[in-house]
Amino acid sequence: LAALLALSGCGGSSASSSPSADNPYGLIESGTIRVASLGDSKPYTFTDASGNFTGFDVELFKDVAHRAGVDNVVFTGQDFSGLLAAVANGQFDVGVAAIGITDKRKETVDFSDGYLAGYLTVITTKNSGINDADGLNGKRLGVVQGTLQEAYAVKNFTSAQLVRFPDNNTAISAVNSGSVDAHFLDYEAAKEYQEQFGLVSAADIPSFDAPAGFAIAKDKPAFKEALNKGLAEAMEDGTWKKLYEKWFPGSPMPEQYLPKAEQTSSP
Ligand SMILES: NC(=O)CC[C@H](NC[C@@]1(O)OC[C@@H](O)[C@@H](O)[C@@H]1O)C(=O)O
Repeated sequence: LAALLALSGCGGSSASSSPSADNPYGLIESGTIRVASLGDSKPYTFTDASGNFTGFDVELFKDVAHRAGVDNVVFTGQDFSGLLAAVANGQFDVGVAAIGITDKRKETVDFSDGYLAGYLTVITTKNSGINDADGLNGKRLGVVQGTLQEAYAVKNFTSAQLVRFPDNNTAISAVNSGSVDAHFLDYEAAKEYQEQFGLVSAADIPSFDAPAGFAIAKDKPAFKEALNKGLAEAMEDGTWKKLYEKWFPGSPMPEQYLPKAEQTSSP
């Protein structure tokens, strides 16, 4: 009966599956990867006009999943604050959303190798008078709950009044309506919102010590290994570079993810 239930895909709750011979990656449903992602972090992960998930992280993950032998990849939008817990408790097989790898987060989930290192950016309206981090003193600063931006702001922007939002869209609406003075988000997403709403950048904080990785539940070594192998292949054959140029045109290209032959020998 259990086999029939498993085959029918309605094998009861979505408790995370443990790896087995016919499901080596321990997927909720063998042959399908269920991904928790975000709809409003363009160009990393976002939903296009037809509601399909796309962006750098989405396309890179689908390429890596293909190399791991899985082409049925289903994306679902989540609030960032609940995303890692949803992966840890087996509601999703993986989290893909420019998620920085940190020791704190490794208490909840495991991560693939890093695949993108960049900046955290404060954006604001043109006439806000906020031109750098010090300009945030006494101001209302938006952060998305659970992000590195929140953790960084709590520690470093102690004179700003933090306002927590579930996602970037609500935070940007608050900037545009004047209910917060600035928002703190990822560099490339900030660029998109600057173009869309005529906002300006006030500060770029490097986050190279927390490169983005694919978040998976712990104790899935075969899944983690397959993702890392696929990532390494995608970097070595230039797929990573092609996607980076497609989604982040004009941005400085971090060297560590390029084909070995294109990496200038480190000093
Ligand atoms: N999608 C989100 O809102 C994630 C926000 C935030 N991203 C940080 C980050 O992973 O973004 C991609 C790269 O720039 C990484 O260096 C950076 O730590 C975080 O992990 O908390």
